[in-house]
Amino acid sequence: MLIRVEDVSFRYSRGKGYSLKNINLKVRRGEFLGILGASGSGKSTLCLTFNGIIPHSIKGEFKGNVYVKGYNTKETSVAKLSTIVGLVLQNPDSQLFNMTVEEEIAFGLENLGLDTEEIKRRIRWALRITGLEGLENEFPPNLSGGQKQRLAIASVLAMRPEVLVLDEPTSQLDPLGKEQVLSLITLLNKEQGITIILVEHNTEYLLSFADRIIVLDKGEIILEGKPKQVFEEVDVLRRLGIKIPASVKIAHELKNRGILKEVALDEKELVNKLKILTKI
Ligand SMILES: Nc1ncnc2c1ncn2[C@@H]1O[C@H](COP(=O)(O)OP(=O)(O)OP(=O)(O)O)[C@@H](O)[C@H]1O
Repeated sequence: MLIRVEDVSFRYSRGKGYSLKNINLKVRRGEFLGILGASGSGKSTLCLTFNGIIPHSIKGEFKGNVYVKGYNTKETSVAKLSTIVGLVLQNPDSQLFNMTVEEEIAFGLENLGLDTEEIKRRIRWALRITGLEGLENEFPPNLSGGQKQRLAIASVLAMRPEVLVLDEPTSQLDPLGKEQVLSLITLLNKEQGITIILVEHNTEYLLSFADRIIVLDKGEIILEGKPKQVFEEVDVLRRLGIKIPASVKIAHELKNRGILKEVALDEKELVNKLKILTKI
């Protein structure tokens, strides 16, 4: 097990109550875990426990344990944990500080004690995998939103983490930027085998690509399972204001009208069921 969260509760120093309550969670190597929940449900707080920012840099009352590859995060530095767990935040502008794309990617590597050849290799790899080749000398603020977020991902990837935790990485991007970043995340998981933990409001995407989804409500995990199982709980998701994918809505409507016997949850399955039904 790559990450184990055991009975974790957390209250910010200035928090009114607990932002996380008795969280238990295991993340397998290579898994793609989606996190859903209404605003304020604790998604970002949970993400910050995976690389030790909570409890090391953000103080509060922390109970329970998080283990990353067996390291207890309470006893391991954020610097060490960051070589295993890479964190990408919502706003790419807050993560880019350097004068060129290449310097941005090199920045985190310089403290790892790597030789120059290895640094160059990693930079080339990160540029290629994120589709930023040719932009090495660009000034990061001049990039498009999608390119900036891919650069933020490239600089984290260059550290060669085993897990990438992404907290709403597409929420500030235009439709093209969103698509570029989501395709990159799929590629990193399916082709590079990187474990992904993703907070994302695009439920269609999670339904297609996540292996498992957890839903947070007021700091607690209230639903957990394969995407299909989680999206069966339409009423719970609606109550939390979580967007129901179109295929799920259509399938439920067809079931309510007696046209389908059971709900099909993704588009492919829905189309197949309708094909059989209409004998197309
Ligand atoms: N620095 C802080 N100090 C005190 N309370 C905080 C702090 N950061 C977050 N909280 C509180 O913790 C709870 C969980 O917040 P968190 O940001 O983790 O939720 P979220 O699900 O990520 O929300 P969003 O989707 O809006 O980002 C909220 O009640 C929030 O007000």
